[in-house]
Amino acid sequence: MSQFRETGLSGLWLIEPRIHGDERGFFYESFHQQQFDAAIGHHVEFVQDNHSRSSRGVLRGLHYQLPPQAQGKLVRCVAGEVFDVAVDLRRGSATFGRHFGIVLSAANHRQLWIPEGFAHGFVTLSEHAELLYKTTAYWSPQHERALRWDDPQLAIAWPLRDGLQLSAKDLAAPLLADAEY
Ligand SMILES: Cc1cn([C@H]2C[C@H](O)[C@@H](COP(=O)(O)OP(=O)(O)O[C@H]3O[C@@H](C)C(=O)[C@@H](O)[C@H]3O)O2)c(=O)[nH]c1=O
Repeated sequence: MSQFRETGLSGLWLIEPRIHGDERGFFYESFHQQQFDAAIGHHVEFVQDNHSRSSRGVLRGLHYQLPPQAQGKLVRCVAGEVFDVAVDLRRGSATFGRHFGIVLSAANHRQLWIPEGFAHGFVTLSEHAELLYKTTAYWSPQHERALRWDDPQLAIAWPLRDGLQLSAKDLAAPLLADAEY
């Protein structure tokens, strides 16, 4: 059974699955609806699965969707290594504007449950990395928003800052002070 660990931001969970290794390799349950719902305290329905591949220095984020298309995301890295970040954008939250960052890798099998109301992003630390994530709402370009990865107000300690590669959209993203959320 997976361990669900608190992150200091309510509703945001770090999940450490139980890995069954043997001479053939490993096996683990990457998602178990009943255990997941019980651990986070309510039922969650996922509607979309995403897979992205990035090279070293690629930074994607920080991304979120506005209600009613806000997305919860269950994120894991299945090849390579990324530094993954979730930023609390929930109005009225005691931890609004604060973030949690952690290395997710194919080797550590960690997952991050990022509920609705958070922005999400990551930087690729290995030569290549592949991320899989489930979302609770479909992609909706009209509701999609981005936040500046290097907003001083967020003060995210990205472990890689030089030679980053970002999309044009992410380069043009607003600071939190100017963002709609
Ligand atoms: C997000 C998304 C993109 N696309 C398309 C649009 C575009 O042509 C191409 C690449 O899109 P993007 O540049 O937005 O991809 P990317 O920068 O990887 O966007 C993702 O970043 C991470 C951090 C997240 O948290 C995700 O929710 C998502 O926002 O894929 C879809 O078809 N479905 C989707 O759900």
